[in-house]
Order: sequence, then C-alpha cells, then structure tokens
Amino acid sequence: MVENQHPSNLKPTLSTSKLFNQTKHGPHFSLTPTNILPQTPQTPPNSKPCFPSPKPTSLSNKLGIRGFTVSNSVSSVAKPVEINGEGCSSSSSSSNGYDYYDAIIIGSGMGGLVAATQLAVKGAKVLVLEKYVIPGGSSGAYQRDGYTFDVGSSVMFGFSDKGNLNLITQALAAVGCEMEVIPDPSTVHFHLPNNISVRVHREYDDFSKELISKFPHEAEGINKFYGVCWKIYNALNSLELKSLEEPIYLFGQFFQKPLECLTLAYYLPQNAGDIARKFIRDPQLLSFIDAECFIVSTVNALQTPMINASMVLCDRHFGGINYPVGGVGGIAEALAQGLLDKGSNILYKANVTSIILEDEKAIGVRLSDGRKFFSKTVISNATRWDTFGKLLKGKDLPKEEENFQRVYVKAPSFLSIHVGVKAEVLPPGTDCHHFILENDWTKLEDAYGSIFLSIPTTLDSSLAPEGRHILHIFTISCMEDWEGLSQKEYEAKKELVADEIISRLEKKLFPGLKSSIVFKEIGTPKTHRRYLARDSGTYGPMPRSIPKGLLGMPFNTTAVDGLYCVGDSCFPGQGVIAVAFSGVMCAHRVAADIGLEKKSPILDSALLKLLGWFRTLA
Ligand SMILES: NC(=O)c1ccc[n+]([C@@H]2O[C@H](COP(=O)([O-])OP(=O)(O)OC[C@H]3O[C@@H](n4cnc5c(N)ncnc54)[C@H](O)[C@@H]3O)[C@@H](O)[C@H]2O)c1
Ligand SMILES: CC(C)=CCC/C(C)=C/C=C/C(C)=C/C=C/C(C)=C/C=C/C=C(C)/C=C/C=C(C)/C=C/C=C(\C)CCC=C(C)C
Repeated sequence: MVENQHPSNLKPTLSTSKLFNQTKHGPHFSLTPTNILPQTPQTPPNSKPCFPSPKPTSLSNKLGIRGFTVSNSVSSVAKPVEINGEGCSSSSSSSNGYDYYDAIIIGSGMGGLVAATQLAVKGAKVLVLEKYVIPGGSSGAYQRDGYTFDVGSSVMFGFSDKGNLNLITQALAAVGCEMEVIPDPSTVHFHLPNNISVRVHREYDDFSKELISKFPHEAEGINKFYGVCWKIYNALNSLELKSLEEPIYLFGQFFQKPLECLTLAYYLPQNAGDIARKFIRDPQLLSFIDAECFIVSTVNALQTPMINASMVLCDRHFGGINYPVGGVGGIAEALAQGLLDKGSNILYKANVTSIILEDEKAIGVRLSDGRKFFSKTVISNATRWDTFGKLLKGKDLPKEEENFQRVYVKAPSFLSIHVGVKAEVLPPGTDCHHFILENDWTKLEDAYGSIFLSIPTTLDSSLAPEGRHILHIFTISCMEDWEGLSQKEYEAKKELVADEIISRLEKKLFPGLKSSIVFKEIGTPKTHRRYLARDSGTYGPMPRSIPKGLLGMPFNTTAVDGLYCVGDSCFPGQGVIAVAFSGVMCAHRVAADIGLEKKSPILDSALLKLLGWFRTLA
C-alpha cells in the first residue's frame, strides 16, 4: 500500500505571481500510519483546464479528463487581515490594502463549492478555505498506482442536459464549464433476500416492467406509488430552484406555478413509507422500497421524506445517472478552477478552527495557524454539529440548533474499501452499481448489514490501468467500533473486517474475487473523520425517529447573524445533488443579504419567522 505523500510534494500549477506564500505554515494535519485515505492528487498528462471563453460554444469548455492541479496557496492576490483581538473594523477593508470578502466559505465540499461559484458569478468576492489539499470533500478523488478512486460513491444525479434539476450541469455551466459524461444504463442492481434481483434500468418502463414481473400481484400498487413520485418530481422539475428562504422568489413561484407549489407544500411533511403503504401490501415489496430509500438516505422508507424519495426515484429515469469522464473528483476540480476564473479565491491546507463574532455577528474566521480572514458573511460547509459544536465552541447552542439536534442525529460512518482487480473476475455486462443484502431484510440498516458496490471502470476504463477494474466497496460502520485500539489492533481489525466483506461479495457476486485483487486500501470511520472533517465521520444527518418529511430540516440562515450553513445538514439533506441545491439556495439568500439580489426586509423577517415556526412542528 502506498503511504501518504507529504502535501508539500504537490506542485502548484498557477503562475507564481499569483501565489500567496504559505510555506512557513506547513501542513495542518499530521500524517500517521493510521491514515488510509490520503489523497495525492496528480494531474493526468492529457488534462485540460476549464477556462471560460468570452463567447462559449457548446464544446469550447468541454473537460476531457480532470483539468485542474492542486495549489496549496491562495491563488490570487489575497492577504490575510492581521488584526489583534477578535474584532474587525472598517480599516480591515481593501482601503488599507487588505482583502475583505463578501463571503468566506469554510470547506470545499460540493455544497460549499456550488455556493461559492454561484456567489462569484453574481459578482461577489469569495474566499473558500479548505482544510485538506484538494477540493470536493466526500465528492473528491485520489490517485494511486494508476487508479483514480472516487472518495465517495459514484452515483451521480443532476448531470443531464435537460430539465431544471440537473443542478451539477448547471453549477458547472455557471462558471463556463461542461464535462463529458457517460450515461449509465442502470442506476443500481439490487441483490436482495430470497434471491430477489432487480435492475433499475435507465428507462422507467423497463424498470417498472421488471419490478412488476417480480411482484405481479402488486402491479397496481407499483404504478400508483411510483405515479405519486412522478407527480412530485414533475412539480419540482417545473420550478426555477432558488432559496426557499427568499420571499420575493418564493411568492413569485407560487404565483407562476400555484398547483406545483401546492403539491410540494402538501408532500413536504410526508414520508415515502406512508405513501407506499397506501397502495402496497406485500411486505417484501415494502422492504424493496425501504432498500430503494435506504441507499440514498441511510434510513428506511418510513423515515425518508417523500420529496427526496421522488427526486431520486424519478431523476434516475428522467435525466438518468451520468458518470463524468475522468471521475467524480473532476467536478469539484472544475468548480474550483471556475471560482478562480471568476476572480475569487480558494486556499487549501486552511483549517478553520473558529468563527469570529463581533456583537454576536459572524465577521470572519481564524485558522489553526493563527491567520484570520474577514468578510461580510461566513458560510459553513462543515456539518452543523461541527459548526456549532467546534467552530462556535463556548457559545450557547441556539434554540434552532437544539431543535435540529432534537429531530436529527448523525448517521453512522462507513467502512470503505477501494480495490483494483484483474478485469477477468467481472462477468461481461456487469453493472456499475450494486446493492447487496443477502439473507435478512431486518439487517438493512445494521452496521455491516448490507454492501454498496460501485465499479466505475465499467463506464470509464481510463480510471484504472489496462486489464484492471476498480471496485469501491462500502458498508455502514460506526466510530465506536474503531476507538480504543492500539495501532496494531486497528490495522489487524481493518484487514479482518474488509476480508469478511470481500468474502461475502465473492460468494454472492464474483467467484475468485479475493485472488484477483492487486491493490487494496481500507478507510474506516476514523479516516472519514480525519480527511473529511466530519464529526464521528458521519455520512450526514438522519432523523432520530419518524420525521415530518422535510419540515424539520433547516435551510441556510442560522440564529447567528451573518452565519449561514450549506451542505448535507441543511435542506434537503444527504446526497451530492441535494447539497448542490443547498449551495444554490444559500448563494441566493446570501446574495440578497449583501445586496446582490432583490430583497424585502419586511417580507424576509415574516417568512423567516414562519419557516422557523414550521420547523418547531417537526
Ligand atoms: N453521489 C454520491 O453517491 C455521493 C458521493 C460522495 C458524497 N456524497 C454526498 O455528499 C454529501 C456531503 O457534501 P457536503 O458538501 O455537505 O460536504 P463534504 O463533507 O463533502 O465537504 C465538506 C468539506 O469541508 C471541509 N471542512 C470541514 N470543516 C472544515 C474546517 N473547519 N476548515 C476547513 N475546511 C473544512 C472538509 O475538508 C470537506 O472538504 C454527503 O451527504 C453525501 O451524501 C454523495
Ligand atoms: C417553503 C415552504 C415551507 C413551502 C413551499 C413549497 C415549495 C415550493 C417547496 C419546494 C421544495 C423544493 C424545491 C424541494 C427540493 C428538493 C430537492 C431538490 C431534493 C433533492 C434531494 C436529493 C437527494 C435526496 C439525493 C440523494 C442522493 C444520494 C444520497 C446518492 C447517493 C447514493 C449512494 C451513496 C448509494 C448508492 C450507491 C450504490 C453503490 C448502490
């Protein structure tokens, strides 16, 4: 196994005149043998940067393989404001030669990057501060021995060329980028108890025919349940998606599309499992719908908001699942490059340790090396647990956050196994994504109960050396399982648990899998905590019990003036496309608050109060 490479080995590609010298600060994380997911970005030789041309043509900014090499420096003339004490004054503005930002964004996950680029496009001056050495967070990528591994899973929604919900395509287009994608013929292949095997085909009719062939007595129920999903999806897809916390936009949408908005408002507090039970009786089919929801929400259908379920159960057929050529990491890299092209900045190895408040308003951030940066607004892409528990440590938890934590808990983390295998082990026609639950439906949500598997090389062979495939195998795993172990015990446990998971996969899907493995790296919840800076390595928020659909999920504003959150602990929750939406919403709300978009202070305060009250009902 290749061990961590020191980040100083990374070679910035930006012109030195644009670089702000960070070398004296050194890396902000120590490298120990326990690190499993260290990412050493390398730029493929044939990569092309995504530079917006003055008159873009459809092909002008096409990204082939990933087109951005990491800089560990601020990539524009950015100077930290050096002020003693906590405060910021007008003297810290650019008038004294220091940069003062419209927005500082803590973290470059997909939520943070979408918020940043959307704001930059609206004319805001933005600084993204990322703890790690590459952008993307759980949507990043890393390279090892000729393989390009996606950090998270590789199921990409929102990457089509039609409708209003192709938010990844839109986010890239906003900064003048387009990525080449490969359509996935099936979203996921389910391998379930009692040998139920269901392929979710790209064409909805093919999927529904296959499902009905397994449950012919439930044909009507299947059509009705997925029919409601389509009704909701079509309503969503008809709206222009912006901030639901911005009244001028929200009331405008109600005026233009009253039926669609009322449909969404009606389903907002409902969950998929309840709707499914209105039409379906067969317990196995209800369990299948649990599995459909579980893979995108880490909870069963009774706990999955109906709007989110409809979004994923239909978008996979409407826009389809599309894999970006060169890997998922290319999206974050392109957005980061787009941000620079729009005149904003991103700084790597910038570990924010606190949010600076003045008169109870967020006015900047402090890094672990003591540097401070100041801005009109601060947007945190860290989870709400990290934001309020660590970055605002010492402050009383606002009532709104207490309410969030009453309704939501941290979902467990994952054990993640990245392997390279000899290509012959996969039968011809193997699907890209699989979900395996072998014998017992009750194990669906248990740690190590089910197995997720992505084989992105079935779509893009350039991700692995010739004659090899990538398998990304992951399963639920809790932090408690990995604590209190000596280094030796930890390493041994990793091998043991991974070996068991691989054996299960070998038995169920790919005989000979073990002996075909030529490369293996294992990440535990500790790895996710360390490299993604997520409390307990959590995958995201999940409801404590039965939620009222999406009603209890907070939007982007917080109880702290000037502080906003973005990412998966904001509406609508987990998932790359979900956090991209939260980024769009956040940028709109922030832009209105800093005067880059229309705003009505009276309507604002009425709507924010109303939404706050709705959340207390959840
Ligand atoms: N399509 C898929 O299958 C897939 C794959 C991967 C991830 N995901 C989804 O992505 C979601 C997460 O996206 P997200 O945008 O909310 O966040 P994220 O966790 O992916 O990214 C957050 C980023 O913020 C950085 N960060 C955190 N605290 C920091 C600090 N104090 N200082 C500086 N940087 C800091 C982290 O290093 C990380 O890069 C998950 O819910 C998951 O569902 C989905
Ligand atoms: C404002 C009020 C109170 C009322 C107004 C009514 C109104 C106008 C409401 C509008 C609501 C809107 C616009 C809602 C929008 C919701 C959206 C866009 C939701 C999107 C959800 C997306 C989700 C949940 C995506 C999840 C995807 C995931 C997690 C994918 C990853 C998959 C895996 C990790 C597993 C699969 C992997 C394998 C290998 C099987």
